[in-house]
Amino acid sequence: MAGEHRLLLDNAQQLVLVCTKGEKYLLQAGMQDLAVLDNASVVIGTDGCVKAVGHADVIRQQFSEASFEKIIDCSGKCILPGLVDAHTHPVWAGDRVHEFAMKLAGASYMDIHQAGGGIHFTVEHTQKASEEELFNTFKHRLLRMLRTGTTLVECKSGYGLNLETELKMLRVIEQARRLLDSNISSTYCGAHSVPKGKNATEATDDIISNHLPKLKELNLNGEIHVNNIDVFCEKGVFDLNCTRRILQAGKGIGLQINFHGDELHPMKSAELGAELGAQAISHLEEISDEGIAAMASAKCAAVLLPTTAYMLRLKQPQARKMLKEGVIVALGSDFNPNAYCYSMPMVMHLACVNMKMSMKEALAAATINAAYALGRSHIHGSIENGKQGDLIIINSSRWEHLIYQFGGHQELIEYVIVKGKVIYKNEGIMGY
Ligand SMILES: N=CN[C@@H](CCC(=O)O)C(=O)O
Ligand SMILES: [Zn+2]
Repeated sequence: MAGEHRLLLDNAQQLVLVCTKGEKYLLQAGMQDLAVLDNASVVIGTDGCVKAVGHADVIRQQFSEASFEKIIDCSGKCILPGLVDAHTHPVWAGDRVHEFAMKLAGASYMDIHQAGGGIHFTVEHTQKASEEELFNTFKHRLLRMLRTGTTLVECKSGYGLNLETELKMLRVIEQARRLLDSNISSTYCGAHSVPKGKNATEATDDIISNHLPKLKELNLNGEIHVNNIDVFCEKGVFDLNCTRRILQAGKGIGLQINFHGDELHPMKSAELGAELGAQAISHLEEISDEGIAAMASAKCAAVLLPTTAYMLRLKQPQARKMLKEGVIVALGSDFNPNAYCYSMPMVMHLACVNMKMSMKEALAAATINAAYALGRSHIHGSIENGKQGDLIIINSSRWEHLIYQFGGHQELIEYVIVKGKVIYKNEGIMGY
């Protein structure tokens, strides 16, 4: 094939496609049967999309007349799709390292929250911070995520609670969407906590009457691009009725439902999400059997967050039962001041060890299924013709090392590529 192309990744030891038939998600059987090619190459076109994948000799022959802006010799290395982080809270100010010490000394998440710390602490600092300060710290966090292989990330507001600060956070997310290479799915999470001076019903009324109409206006005129609506559905935060009202109103202005449910207490959030047509529900440590069945039949993704259960010493979400019963299982880092981890390789490792997922299941959950949770699996989450050319190259001859080497991704990930452009190259230690 003649012509100019952006990138040739030549002769990888393993090329992990994840899927090959345009699947929008993988269930348990598909996850266990992940598509991997040996001695394979990928071509990315000048539009940033995948033009061809296949065995290295076939691609060489097919593109013998072609020219490439860049060629990377991937001999002895593995290529994987860019990782997808389906749940983060990355825009905030204020340091909560002291709360980690409190938790280690025995305080629970809700003890700290009810004493005015936790989300309240971050809200206070985020309300005071300038848009520029928030953008600069957010940018730094996104770049660190890119270096760990995350090329598509869900980013929530939710440390503003009042309209002014929620919009400030959403503008910061929008600025990053326009200026940086990370692909972003933006989530309005104004119902992350009940603001001081209001009860949950008053906060719900305010969101429905004031926040959502403004969001609709700004989305329509293109000032911001918000994709999802989120609520922290939890005992002592927003109950099932308030959650239902907010999510329905969000859906009414065209947002995908993607919310926090059944984390610390069984709330029947899963049943509610399935009923409302939610795209995804996160956490689910306390999901009921009925909730699992409802999510499976509604094709509502379960975004499991191994860092939270680990940090807060919660019971682990029932990943195995969900997989067995046909739920679409995805993963997220839950990066936030409570769970300070933005590394999806570490998240996958925790999912394998603590939630008993296999490495193939964990990778599918952190690629195609996480992309599905964000409604983006037609563009992201696998290496297939026509999809965006977002990939990582690791310096190992077996892809599983990305999960197996706990914390080793810093050295293993050699390249991160977005739309066929090298965004990060690990140059190693100076002089070696
Ligand atoms: N559970 C609610 N929200 C976050 C925690 C946010 C915070 O503590 O700042 C979570 O997903 O874990
Ligand atoms: Zn969260």
